Amino acid sequence: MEWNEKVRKLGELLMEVLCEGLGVDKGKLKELTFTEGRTLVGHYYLYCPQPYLTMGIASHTDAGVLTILLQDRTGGLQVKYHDEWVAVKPVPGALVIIVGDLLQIMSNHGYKSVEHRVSVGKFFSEPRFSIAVFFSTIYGDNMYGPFPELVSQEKPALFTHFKYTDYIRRFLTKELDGRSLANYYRL
Ligand SMILES: O=C(O)CCC(=O)C(=O)O
Ligand SMILES: [Fe+2]
Repeated sequence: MEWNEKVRKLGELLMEVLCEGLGVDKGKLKELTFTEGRTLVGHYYLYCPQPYLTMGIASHTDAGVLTILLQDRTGGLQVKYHDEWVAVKPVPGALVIIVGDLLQIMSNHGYKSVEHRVSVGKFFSEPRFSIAVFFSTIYGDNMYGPFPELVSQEKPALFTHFKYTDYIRRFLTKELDGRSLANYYRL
């Protein structure tokens, strides 16, 4: 419960900063309920005695606005940067913040979701544990798309609007193929 409240507060602060970075009202993401639509997922990656046969989590981008991730000291999380996989080394007491596809879309590509994966097998001889909190909306029937403030003649909308439930259904039924969900909604 305490973790839930602390993560909510951190999520709210991050959203304010991200809104300021975009030049939109700092309460905008909160107003759209993105601090309330939280899902907590615990991952437990078993140690595999044949490491070359295991992965962890295949390459993907997260669908929501952002993800706050706590990883243990095992490591294995990697992000794609300029077509190369870069290790996100565990730092004691640090959290990993991941920008999701929905933020990429609403920011009209102001922020870009990050491709990431977990590669445990090759490196480690013990299980790995992580806790992710995904931030998304609680209003599935609402329409989402680029913020109108970020669309102009000079910077046209790069994505269409869509109903959130359709969007998330697409995410849950597609393979983890590394492709951002934002690609489906490009104009
Ligand atoms: O276990 C991790 O470090 C990452 C998990 C993840 O990427 C996810 O749940 O979307
Ligand atoms: Fe993820």
